[in-house]
Amino acid sequence: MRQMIDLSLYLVLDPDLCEPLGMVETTRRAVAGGITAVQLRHKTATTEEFIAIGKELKEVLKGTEVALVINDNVEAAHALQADVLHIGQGDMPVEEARKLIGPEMILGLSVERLDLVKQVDASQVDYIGIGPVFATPTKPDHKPAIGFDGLAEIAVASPVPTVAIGGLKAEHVAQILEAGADGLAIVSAICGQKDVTSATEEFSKLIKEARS
Ligand SMILES: Cc1ncc(COP(=O)(O)OP(=O)(O)O)c(N)n1
Ligand SMILES: Cc1nc(C(=O)O)sc1CCOP(=O)(O)O
Ligand SMILES: [Mg+2]
Repeated sequence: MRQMIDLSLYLVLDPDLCEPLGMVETTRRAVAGGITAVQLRHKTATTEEFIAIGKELKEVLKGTEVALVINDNVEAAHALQADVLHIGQGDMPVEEARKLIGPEMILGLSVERLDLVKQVDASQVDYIGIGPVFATPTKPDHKPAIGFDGLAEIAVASPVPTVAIGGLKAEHVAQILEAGADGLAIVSAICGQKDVTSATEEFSKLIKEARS
């Protein structure tokens, strides 16, 4: 039985946006602010680089409940014994990813359209990332934005927990949770902010308020 992670406040790292602090120090400060998961997303790193940064992130996360997610790179996820591998529709078939990571690791899958959520196999996939909710310069190759209504349609049809992504800011927290998502995945509203901890705390506070 896999141990599901808390998707509430899911930081997705970006090496450029995290400058000048860097991804490791950004994560340390975001952990202090209340993130529940952190994804190492680095579109140009080699597997060796992924593993080296992943090891540093594991040190930061030691003794916390914050889950380590590896984006795209199965080999690094395996080597790091990460909590989670996240893949997109074009990365590799879900069955292949599951075979490579084994039965224990959590597997996240990106879902951008309603027809795709109907194909999600809950015996293989543990959560879905739904987006982009809004257009975002952080991922220039993103699919068309789906808005709150598109998010709600996919979230209600999902057989597994969901995290919303794409253009999300603190002002969107209540509507994202009302739409049925279990959490928010954030890049630029935390990475590169002047005060990473307080930006994270703001999301954390609003999530708690919206759920109370
Ligand atoms: C939580 C979460 N949701 C969606 C994505 C996007 O994944 P993908 O479509 O594979 O695109 P890349 O991030 O790999 O460029 C994600 N990374 N995380
Ligand atoms: C990594 C990623 N995936 C997306 C998707 O829609 O699948 S949008 C995105 C980037 C989100 O960045 P920001 O919080 O800065 O808008
Ligand atoms: Mg991917």
